[in-house]
Amino acid sequence: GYITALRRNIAIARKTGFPYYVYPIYPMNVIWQLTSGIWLPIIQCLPKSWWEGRIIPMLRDWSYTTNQAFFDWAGSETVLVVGPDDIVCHTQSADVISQVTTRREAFPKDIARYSLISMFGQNVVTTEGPIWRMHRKVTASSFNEKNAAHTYLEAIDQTRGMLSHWFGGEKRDNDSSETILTLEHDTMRWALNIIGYIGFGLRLIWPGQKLPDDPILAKYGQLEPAPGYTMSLASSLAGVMDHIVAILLIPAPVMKYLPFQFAKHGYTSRENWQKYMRDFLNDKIGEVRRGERERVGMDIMGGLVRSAYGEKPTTTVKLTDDEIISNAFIMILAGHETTANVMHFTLIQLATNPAAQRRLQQDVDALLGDTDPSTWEYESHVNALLASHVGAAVNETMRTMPPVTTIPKIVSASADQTITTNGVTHLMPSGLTINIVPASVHRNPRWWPTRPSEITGKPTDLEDWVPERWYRETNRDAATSTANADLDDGDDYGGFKGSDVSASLFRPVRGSFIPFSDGPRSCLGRRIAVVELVAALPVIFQRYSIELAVDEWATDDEVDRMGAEERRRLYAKAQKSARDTLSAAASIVTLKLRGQRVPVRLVKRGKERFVADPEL
Ligand code: HEM
Repeated sequence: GYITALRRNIAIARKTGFPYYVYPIYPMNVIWQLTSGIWLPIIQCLPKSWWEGRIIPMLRDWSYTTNQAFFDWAGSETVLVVGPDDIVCHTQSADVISQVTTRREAFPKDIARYSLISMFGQNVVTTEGPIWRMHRKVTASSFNEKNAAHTYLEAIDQTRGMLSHWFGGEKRDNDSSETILTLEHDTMRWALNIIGYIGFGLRLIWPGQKLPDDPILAKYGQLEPAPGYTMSLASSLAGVMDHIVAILLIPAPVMKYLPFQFAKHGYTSRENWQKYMRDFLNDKIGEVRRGERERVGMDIMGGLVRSAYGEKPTTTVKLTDDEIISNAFIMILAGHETTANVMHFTLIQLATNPAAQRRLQQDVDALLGDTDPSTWEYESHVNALLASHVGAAVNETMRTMPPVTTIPKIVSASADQTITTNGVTHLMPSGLTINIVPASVHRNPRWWPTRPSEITGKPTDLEDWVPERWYRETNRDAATSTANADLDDGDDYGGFKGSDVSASLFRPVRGSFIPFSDGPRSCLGRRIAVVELVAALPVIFQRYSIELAVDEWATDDEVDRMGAEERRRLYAKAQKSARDTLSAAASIVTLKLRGQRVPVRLVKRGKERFVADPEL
């Protein structure tokens, strides 16, 4: 069996004409994943030439942590990894990616690999074919410019909530916040509060804020468990996300009685979350039956419920209650984890790169001056912000740290397909998995203008976070790539139609910048996400700067006594530590620091201890 399976997979790989490497066990195999800690050190005792390069796909999160190494070693932008139990074609070629993402029927999503996020039922992310079109139809209509404008205002409000949380409410007059150890958590709450309100009409609050008067809204928004619950809605969702793998793998009745803290917490979180969602569904069904009008904002749950329970259902096949809840879950999940990641990492990168932070502040000052954020308007500001250093910083975070690190597709079950790259046509056998690797193509020097790194001295700066890159010339060689051809099928899949990147910034070749994927299955929320981010950053940087905290190396008094040179040396330690922490990020559903953190402080502009120094 083993040999036959391996032979069959090798034969499939050979047909493609791309280089392929054979492994005794497929790297994603559960047995390997669980025991790799034992084998890797043994393998590494063997002569380096035997394993170097080849071992990369066997490492966790290799696509993020090893940059170009695997593709460089294999000498190809598209490489197959073959085991007896699986075979995957990994690609960081913009040519291949643009063809795969735009030809939806030839290369559907590999939905078998989405079990983690279909645990509550089928939804718009995890389905394919006509069922997906139904889910997409029901969910896409609220992703319009009117709601993007609502999002802009809500993001401004929530960012103010986050700032006053950091400054401890009335202590607001301090020049500096305390050291913030909870940046990941806080940016997560920030993004959850935005999608909660804009997507679902739920007013979630920051500690110290007032609950809404409406008792139904108060139930979902409060920081304490609502009556009949043991957790708040926000903490039950956080608990589900923290234990998502265990929840998926261990049946609920078993999990309930396992004598471990994680099992208890995971089980309780799931129970609370499902109860909140069922209650919310029933509230909405009541609203729809009473014929109440749509609420402001996207009202995603209302839309889902109306499609199934309204007088005129919007689809021929009705969504089940489980599917409604699952879509609500996925919208809340997709709608906040990813955006929170980008916010979290952009703040850390700005603290780590003071010159970029100062340039962003200059742009914010030029665009918005001293005006009160409550007067800012979507229509007048959003495009200018996207074209400024604010947009460049957000793009650069999504380039270097794409929240979604792998995008799995499969060659259609009905027929073999072909793909053309570098003038060669390759056969892609039916059923073959194609793994698009955003983190790699985003750093592929063929598609991006590069310079020697000022940080590491490496020949390219593509691993570095350099927002100025977005002002560079488009790479001539890349501009002539076939990836630029018009590949769209002309069908309307709803959602935002424009580009994610401002026309006045560097325009990456199609397929080379894919934080939101591309084509019909690209992110429905991409406009909402960038709008949130470019609304939030100016609220912070108009009045504040962000600095890496240096408590690990020096006390505040010691810093006060330090001269400029000594402060620079101290800050360099914090910068190195921040960069090391970021480069060790790992992905479970999305890219995160997983237990590590980068402490920072917010300081009033003019009161900086470090980042105002032009030498930094
Ligand atoms: C920076 C933030 C975001 C990033 C990087 C991101 C990334 C992505 C990616 C890569 C996909 C394709 C996944 C795949 O093929 O498996 C996707 C799909 C999706 N995203 Fe996002 N996303 C973000 C924000 C959002 C927001 C704010 C929402 C909703 C409010 C959202 C809703 C969705 C939905 C519904 C899909 C599935 C679309 C479909 O298959 O038809 N995303 N996102």
